[in-house]
Amino acid sequence: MTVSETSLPGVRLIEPDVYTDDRGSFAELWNVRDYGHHGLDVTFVQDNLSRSREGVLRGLHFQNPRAQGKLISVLEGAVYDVVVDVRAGADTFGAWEGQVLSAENARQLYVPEGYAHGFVATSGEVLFHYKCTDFYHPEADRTVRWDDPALGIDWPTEDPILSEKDAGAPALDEIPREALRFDDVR
Ligand SMILES: Cc1cn([C@H]2C[C@H](O)[C@@H](COP(=O)(O)OP(=O)(O)O[C@H]3O[C@H](C)C(=O)[C@H](O)[C@H]3O)O2)c(=O)[nH]c1=O
Repeated sequence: MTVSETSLPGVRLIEPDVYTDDRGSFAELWNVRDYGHHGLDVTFVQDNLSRSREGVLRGLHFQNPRAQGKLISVLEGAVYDVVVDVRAGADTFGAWEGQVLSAENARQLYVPEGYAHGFVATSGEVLFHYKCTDFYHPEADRTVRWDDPALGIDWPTEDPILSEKDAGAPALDEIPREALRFDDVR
């Protein structure tokens, strides 16, 4: 496996070893020993799986308090995955990183606590799996507008399919400062 840093601190792109033969392929999606050797010494407590049709955009979401780190894998289809640094005071506050993740390229993304996250399904039906370092706390669930002009995210779509919650999300500069302080992040 290879693990590479990105432009955002702690956000890592992972390329697991994929073993192919005439039956198909095999890959390990999580291994506490090997991922730990690459600095991903984290404990996951919840796995999520969402299914999205092409054009669906989910995000941008984060939890605070009870911020979640996420290990993302795309099991079917392809997405453009976006992470935004929402840690007040961070040098890269408001900076974003986009990655194409697909069943084909088998790439994973690790998103630490303190980042907003979202993706748009770009090809066919998408099965999106992610492991989380804390439980879902709906009262701590927060959203940032996917098309916040101040973020300038270069999404591959201009007219995504959104949930009501995401369609009404605030811009980053409309979110109270205290909601962007991640004091409980270990
Ligand atoms: C996130 C979550 C949701 N739910 C329930 C709550 C709703 O009844 C239903 C759909 O929730 P929501 O519309 O928030 O799902 P997504 O839009 O896929 O949210 C996710 O989208 C982006 C990509 C993320 O990175 C977040 O982890 C997560 O917020 O599932 C749960 O029961 N447990 C959970 O952990």
